[in-house]
Amino acid sequence: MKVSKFGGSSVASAEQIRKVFDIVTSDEERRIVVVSAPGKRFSDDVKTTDLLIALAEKYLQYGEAQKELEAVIARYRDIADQLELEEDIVAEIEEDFQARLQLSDDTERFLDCIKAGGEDNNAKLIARYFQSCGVKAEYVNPKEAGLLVSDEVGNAQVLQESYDHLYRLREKTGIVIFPGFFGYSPEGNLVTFPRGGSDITGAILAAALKADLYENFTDVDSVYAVNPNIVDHPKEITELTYKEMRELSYAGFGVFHEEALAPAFRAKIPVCVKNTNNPKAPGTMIVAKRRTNGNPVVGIASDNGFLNIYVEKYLMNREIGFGRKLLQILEEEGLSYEHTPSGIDSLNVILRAKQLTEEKEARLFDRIQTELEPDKVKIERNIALIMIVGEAMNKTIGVAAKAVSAIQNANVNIAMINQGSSEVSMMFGVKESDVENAVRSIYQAFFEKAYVS
Ligand SMILES: Nc1ncnc2c1ncn2[C@@H]1O[C@H](COP(=O)(O)OP(=O)(O)O)[C@@H](O)[C@H]1O
Ligand SMILES: N[C@@H](CC(=O)OP(=O)(O)O)C(=O)O
Repeated sequence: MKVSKFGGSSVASAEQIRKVFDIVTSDEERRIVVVSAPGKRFSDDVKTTDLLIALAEKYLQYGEAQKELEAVIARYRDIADQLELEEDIVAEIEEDFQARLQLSDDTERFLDCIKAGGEDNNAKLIARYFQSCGVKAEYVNPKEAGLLVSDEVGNAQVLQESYDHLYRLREKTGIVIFPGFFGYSPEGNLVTFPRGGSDITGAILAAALKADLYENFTDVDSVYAVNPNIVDHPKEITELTYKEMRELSYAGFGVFHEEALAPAFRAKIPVCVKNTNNPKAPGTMIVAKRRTNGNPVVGIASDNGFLNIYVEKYLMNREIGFGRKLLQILEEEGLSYEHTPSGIDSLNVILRAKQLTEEKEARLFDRIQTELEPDKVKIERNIALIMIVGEAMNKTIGVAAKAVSAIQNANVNIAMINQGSSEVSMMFGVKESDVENAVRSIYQAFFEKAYVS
């Protein structure tokens, strides 16, 4: 059995949904289909999830958002018309969103409820299309199926008991069309995964159902060695390990959600990233072990939006508990950190910048000054991280030197270097304005010139 997830771009229009139908029905192993909300049809288009966020925000502010609601319904109407579905499906979808809008009293949960409507209604619509083509298919709601998650609004995590519940989906005789992106807390509240979280739903179902393969259909032929929006026609990756993919996803490979790796990895389900627009292409396999091809680096990822807290104090190395006290301040301020590279007398803490409002930044700065009495504190924003990833890197001499010299060739200053303790990755901090040049140069060094270790 295969679990097949189709991302937003694969279900963005009637034309795309027809392709999904052909792919699913061409292989009888494809029995569980996870779908996203309609995504972008062209590069400047707006994803339905973003339309829904705008709808929820406007409704909360003004108590009405007719124009925004109409923009959402228009996406479904357009698809339903072109798939020649009966008009009642659009009325049903509109009614569903109207009902969701009535739940605005609980402002915290409201956004999750509206966002989830994107995938939920698309799953209903796609199930209807499969049925209209004479195929046995049914929409299954995550509550009915027992997809239980933690009650963290917009940031849910699957609960262990879900796996036993979801296994029962195996008993279904037709094709299951399952909405991605959300589950329910044990108390019955709807909670969404982080953005891009339909990948997580697919991985959970693949693990729970002990699938032979988890297929993740998107709009590119494979995972590439670098973001194709930075380098034209980058090298395709045919195979990579769960560990490598997790590091790359974490550091900016938007093609597959980093939190989708754990369920697949633990249940040892191989993952295949494939193209809905070119299903014959073999795609990229994500597996536990892979053959090495001589290049220690499998991919280069990068992401903007970090900040660096730099703290310097002479003889810091002698002061027991300095690091703990600094991290405790962050904990008390509700901040999570990503990395902590350090020197003898200095410590850097890298955070996702969006967590730190100006007010929080000022308070944090004050607390570090008064509680730790450092010689210097600096908070640098607009930091980008570049991650070079490959399981064979730790056995290869000269990878760091090669990367550093590539960054130097691009005339980019390195703000910080960190070798991941897993030794699968190496990270460089640079200014956001320099990141693309640095990435291009590193890509050239490892993928365009023959690799000499
Ligand atoms: N290294 C990479 N390899 C492939 N695609 C990447 C990579 N980095 C970023 N992407 C982007 O990820 C996109 C696919 O992910 P996403 O937009 O989430 O798709 P979907 O609509 O299927 O959920 C691609 O169109 C590509 O622009
Ligand atoms: N629709 C949600 C969840 C998701 O996974 O979407 P996509 O498959 O388009 O990345 C989002 O935009 O975040």
